[in-house]
Amino acid sequence: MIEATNVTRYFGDKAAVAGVSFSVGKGEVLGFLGPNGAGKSTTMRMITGFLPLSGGRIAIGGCDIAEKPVEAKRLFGYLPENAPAYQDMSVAGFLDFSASIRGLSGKARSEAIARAVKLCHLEKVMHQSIDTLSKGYHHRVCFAQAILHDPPVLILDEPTDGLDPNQKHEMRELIREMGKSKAIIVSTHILEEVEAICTRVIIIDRGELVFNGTPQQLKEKAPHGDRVLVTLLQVAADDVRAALEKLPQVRLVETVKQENNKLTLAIHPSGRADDFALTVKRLLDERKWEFCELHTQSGKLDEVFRCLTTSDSTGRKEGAA
Ligand SMILES: Nc1ncnc2c1ncn2[C@@H]1O[C@H](COP(=O)(O)OP(=O)(O)OP(=O)(O)O)[C@@H](O)[C@H]1O
Repeated sequence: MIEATNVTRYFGDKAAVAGVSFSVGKGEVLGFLGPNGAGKSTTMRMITGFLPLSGGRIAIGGCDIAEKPVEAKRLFGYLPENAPAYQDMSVAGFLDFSASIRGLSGKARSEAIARAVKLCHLEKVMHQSIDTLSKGYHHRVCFAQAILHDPPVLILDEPTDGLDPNQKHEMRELIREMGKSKAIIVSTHILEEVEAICTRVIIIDRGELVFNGTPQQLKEKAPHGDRVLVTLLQVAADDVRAALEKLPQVRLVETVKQENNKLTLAIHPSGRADDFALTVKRLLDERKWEFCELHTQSGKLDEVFRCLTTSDSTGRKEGAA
């Protein structure tokens, strides 16, 4: 549904986005990540047709955003960062106005509003003026506005920014649910959000694509990867380490801590290690080595993010007014 090919944008002689290509299909929620100044907003603004491309092509549902902007814009709903809404309007009035701009009238308009209100749980605040809403409700009103015309594509810029944990949870549920039947791009800084809602993730750094894969593939790139941590009591450290190192799946055994007759080891398997903790436990049981803790620790997304991205942008928008 979204096809970005070699997308490039220069500001002066500086490439803010340099030859980025990716696609998003129906049923996918694509997490769009990158450090400050990496080029996320610039890319989002090009996808939504607010900023012309210096090079490359963006097509939404087959419509080129530069050649057929009206057709392409009909196919997506956009929730910008700090989404604006008319503050002095009531929620009902704002949604009615937004639906009319989308060209909806009569029964189609009332049905579209009812559907968006239901999905975003806005029933209670329909007659409240927008400037009196909590941030969470304000966000939901803007989200409802973005889905009024039931577009097959959603573009969401930091959709949970500033929401409290309950509101975040609700918004993520909504995105996950919609992701089953739509193509969604979510730009976010929050790595736990990627695990919670995204089926795929791309990372850009200094305008270039540095990762495109599933959240699991991203985690597998963590410098530590999955590992088993075990704390043993009153054991001879060298014997335990030697026995563990002989296990066929073991790549590395590290001593994390050794004090007061307690020894904590990190055991790194080679490749994926679904039953690896069980293999380690069997060995400890066989040797009758007592332990008080044994658990698997997954690779951490933030570790991979730090490894893949190196931007030290000041966030200054050079040349900007
Ligand atoms: N209008 C502009 N004029 C000049 N440079 C710009 C303009 N807009 C963005 N830039 C530059 O392009 C680069 C990418 O900026 P962009 O806002 O796309 O990053 P971002 O990944 O969205 O960052 P953040 O997470 O901080 O919002 C930055 O170096 C920025 O200074």
